[in-house]
Amino acid sequence: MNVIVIVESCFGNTYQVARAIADRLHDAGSQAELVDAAAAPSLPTADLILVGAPTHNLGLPSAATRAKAVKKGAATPAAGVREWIDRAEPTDARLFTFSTRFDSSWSGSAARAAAKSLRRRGVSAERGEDFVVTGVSGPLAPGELDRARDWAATLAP
Ligand SMILES: Cc1cc2nc3c(=O)[nH]c(=O)nc-3n(C[C@H](O)[C@H](O)[C@H](O)COP(=O)(O)O)c2cc1C
Repeated sequence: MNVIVIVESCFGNTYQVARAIADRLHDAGSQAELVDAAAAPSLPTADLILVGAPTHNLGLPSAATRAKAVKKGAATPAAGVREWIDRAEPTDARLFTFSTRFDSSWSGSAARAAAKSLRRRGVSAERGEDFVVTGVSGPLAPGELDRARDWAATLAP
């Protein structure tokens, strides 16, 4: 199976999750490529597309929230998943979103926002998992990388 994992990350936590997912899929025999959202193709050649972003202001990062992240010490790209979705083309591939966020009832979810925006564009997408960070710059909560690997195993059994 050909898999592309498209990721945006300000402090590296979502990237770590994406890396764990890609490695697990690779171990299961898939061709798994990890690409930054800013450089991702609009129509990836893949059987499975996974799209991950950090949750900002309850949803997907924007230019304004990325600028806030930079003020908190992030090395942040100029474009990310929101901009990729703006140019994403409908695909026959299965597509799942994922995110990182706080473990709180008010957190919102970039995974939920991304799936909704994709569907609004006519790209079929399913909301995948949210992975928990314990602070704005991380780290991930204990066990979250294992949970990411376990989730990946369900996507390409
Ligand atoms: C500007 C800004 C807004 C944020 N808003 C939220 C939020 O609404 N809900 C939430 O759970 N986390 C929020 N966070 C925390 C992020 O989810 C956290 O920084 C992210 O998961 C870390 O992932 P990364 O290392 O890939 O950037 C926010 C962080 C920043 C910088």
